[in-house]
Amino acid sequence: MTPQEHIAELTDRLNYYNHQYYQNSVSAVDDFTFDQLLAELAALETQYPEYRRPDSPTARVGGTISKEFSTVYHRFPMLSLGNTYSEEDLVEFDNRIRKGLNGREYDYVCELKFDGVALSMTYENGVLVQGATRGDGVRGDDITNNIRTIRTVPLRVPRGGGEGQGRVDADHPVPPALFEVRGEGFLPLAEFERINKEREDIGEPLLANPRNAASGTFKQQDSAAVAKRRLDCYLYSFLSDSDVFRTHEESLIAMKNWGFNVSQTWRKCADIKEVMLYINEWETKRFDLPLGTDGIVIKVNRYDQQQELGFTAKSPRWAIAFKYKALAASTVLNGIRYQVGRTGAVTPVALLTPVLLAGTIVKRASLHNANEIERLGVMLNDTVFVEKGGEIIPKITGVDLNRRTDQSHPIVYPTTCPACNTPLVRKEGEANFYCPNEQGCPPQRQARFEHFIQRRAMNIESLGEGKIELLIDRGLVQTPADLYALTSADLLGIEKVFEDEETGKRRVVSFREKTVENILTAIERSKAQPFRNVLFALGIRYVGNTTAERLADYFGSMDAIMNASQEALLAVPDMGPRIAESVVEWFANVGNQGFVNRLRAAGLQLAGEKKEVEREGDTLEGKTFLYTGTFANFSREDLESRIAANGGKVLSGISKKLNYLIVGENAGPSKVEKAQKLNVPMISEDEFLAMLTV
Ligand SMILES: NC(=O)c1ccc[n+]([C@@H]2O[C@H](COP(=O)([O-])OP(=O)(O)OC[C@H]3O[C@@H](n4cnc5c(N)ncnc54)[C@H](O)[C@@H]3O)[C@@H](O)[C@H]2O)c1
Ligand SMILES: [Zn+2]
Repeated sequence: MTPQEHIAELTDRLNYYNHQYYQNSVSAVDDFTFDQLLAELAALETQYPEYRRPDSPTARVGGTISKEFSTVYHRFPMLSLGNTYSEEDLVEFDNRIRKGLNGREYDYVCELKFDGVALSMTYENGVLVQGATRGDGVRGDDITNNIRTIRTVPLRVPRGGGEGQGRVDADHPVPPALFEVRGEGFLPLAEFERINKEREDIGEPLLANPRNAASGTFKQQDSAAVAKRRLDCYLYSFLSDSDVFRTHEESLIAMKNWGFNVSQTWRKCADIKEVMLYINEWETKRFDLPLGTDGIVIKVNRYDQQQELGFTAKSPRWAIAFKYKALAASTVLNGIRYQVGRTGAVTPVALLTPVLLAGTIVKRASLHNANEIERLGVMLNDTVFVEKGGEIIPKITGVDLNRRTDQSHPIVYPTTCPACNTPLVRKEGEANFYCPNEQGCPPQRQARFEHFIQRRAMNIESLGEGKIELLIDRGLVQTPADLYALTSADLLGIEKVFEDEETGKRRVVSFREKTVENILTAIERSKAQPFRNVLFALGIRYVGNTTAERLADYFGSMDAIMNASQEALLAVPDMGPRIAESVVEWFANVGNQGFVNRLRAAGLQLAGEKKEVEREGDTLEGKTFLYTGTFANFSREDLESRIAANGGKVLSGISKKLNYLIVGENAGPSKVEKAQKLNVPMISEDEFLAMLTV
C-alpha cells in the first residue's frame, strides 16, 4: 500500500467507526484500537501532509448532528481532548505547558474521565433553557427535554436576588444571568445492570455497555422513555461571557454549591508528579465508582493560563486525557459452550485456558451471539484477547492473528439445541437463535423454575442452589405448579452430589428436616404473593415486572387478562403490539391454561385490586392522543391520566391512527413534522382543555 492509499484507508475506516460510535451508539472496535489507528493516521499525515484528506478524523470532533432533533449552535465550541496512554507523553505534555507559560507558576486539576456523553446546559436568569449534545463541536442536537429527565440536573438555580453580575467574590460567587455548564451524561452501572436484568427477564437482547446505552438513550425521541432509564450527569465545566472565576477549581466548588452534581473525586495537583500519584491511585479505585470511567483528565487550573495556551482545531492545549488501558490478557479459546436460557435463547460462552486478569482467574468469556463470533472472525484454538470493562463477565475483544496456526478451525454454530436436540430457529430481526421446545427442553424448564421462585415473583428463594435440579431429577416436579403438591414425606432425606466441572469440587445438596420445613413454609407463604407477582412468575415473554404490574392494575384478574383480546390489551398504558401478541399467544396455549388452573387450585392470588382510572367523563371517548413538549397546566403524568379519565387513549408514536397531537412548549420538531406529513391535527394545550369541558 502506498502512503496515500494507507492514509485514505485509515481515514475511511476511522470515519466509519466514528459514524457507528456517535450516530448508532455502537463500538465497532475497542477504544484502544481506535486511538492507535488515529495516532497512526496522525503520524502519516505529519509525514505526508500532501495526502491529508479534508475529511480527516484527526482534525475534527467525531460526532455530527442528527435530523431528528433541532440544531443548536454552541456559544463556545465543544471540543474533544487530546489523549494518551503513556506516562512519558504526560511528561511531554507538562513540558509543553511549561514552555507555553514561559516558566511562570501553574498547577493542575485532575478529574476522572467519565465514560458517557458530553452534554451542554444553558441557564438564563437561573432557569435551564437548553440542553444539547456536542455534535460536531460547533452544532449539536437540542435534547432539552431528555436532559430535563435527569433528576440531578437543576431546572433552576437560585441567583441570590437575581442581581448577580457574576462578580468575583471568591466566597460567594453568584451565577451570572447567562451561563453554560458542561458535563458527562451517563447511565450508572447499577441502572445499566437493572435494565439488562429486566431485558433478560423478558428475553430482549442485552445492552452492550453503559456508554453506548447512555448515548442511545439521549438520542431517543420520546422523553418519557428516556425518563425510565435513570440517567445521571456529572458537571465538569463552567462557561460564561463575564469572568466569574479565576480558576477551574473555583468553578467546581461554586457549581457544587449552586446545586450542580459535581463528582467529588477531583483534586488540585501542584505538579506532574502529583498528577502521576492521582493516576496511580485511581487506576483500581475507579472500579468502586457508580459509573464507568476510562481515564483521568488533567487541566491547567488558571483560566488566564488556559486562554494563553489556547486550542487546536480539535482540542484544548491546556488539557489532556490520560486513558487507562482496558484490562486485557491473551489466552487460548479451547471450546464453546452453548447455554440455553429461560426463553430458549442460545448464548455461546467461550471456554478459555485460565488466565490472570486484574487479579482474578478468567476461564470464561462472553461471546454474545452468532453475529459476534462472525464479527470477531474467531476460530477454535485461536489465541484471543479478553478484556474486563465495566461489566462483570469478561469478553473476547479480538483475535491475535499472528498466532493463528493450522490448529485453528472454524466455529460451527449448532443448528440443533445442545440440550434437547430440537432444531433451532431464528426470529426475524433477532441476533439470537432459539430452541422452540419450550416445554421439554431441560435448561428452559430449569430456568422457568428459577424465574418462578425469585423474590420479585413467588419468593421461594430457599429452593435455590441446586435444590430444584434435585426435585426435577427425582421426578417430584415437572412444572412450578407441582411445587404446591409437595409434602415433607416427598422431600425428607433426598440428596444429590454436585460436582463442579472445573474444580472437581463436590457439593452435597440434601433435604434435612430444617431445610424441608423452610421450603414448605416458603411455598405456603407464596400463596399470599400479590396477583402481579403471580402474573410475572408465569414467565410470559416480554412481560417483565413493570408490565405485569400494569396488566394487573388494569385488568384486576387473571381471567380478565386470559379473555382479553389483543385490542383490549393494547388499551393498557404503554402496551405495545409485541407484548400484547405474546400475552394472547401464551394464554391460547392449552398447556399454559392448565398450568394457570393448577395454580388457581393451589390457592394462589389470581386477582387483585383493579386500579381503574377514575372516570371524569367521556368527552374523549374513542379518540387517540400523543403529546410533545411541556405544558403549563399538566405534568406528563397528569396529561396522560386526564386523557384516560375522559375515555381517550395515549398512543406511543405518530401514525395515521393518531387523532390529535397536543403541542406544548419546546415541542419535538420531528414529531411536528411527521404529524404535518400525515395530516394529523395538532392542537394546543388550551384547545385540549376546551375538549375536556364540552
Ligand atoms: N470504539 C470506537 O469505535 C470508537 C469510535 C470513536 C471514538 N471512540 C472513542 O472515543 C474517543 C474520542 O471521543 P471524544 O472526541 O469524545 O474524546 P474523548 O472521549 O477521548 O475526550 C473528550 C470527552 O471526554 C469527556 N469527559 C469525561 N470526563 C471529563 C472531564 N472530567 N473533563 C472534561 N471532559 C470529560 C467529555 O465528554 C469530552 O467531550 C476516542 O479516543 C475513542 O476512545 C471509540
Ligand atoms: Zn432445547
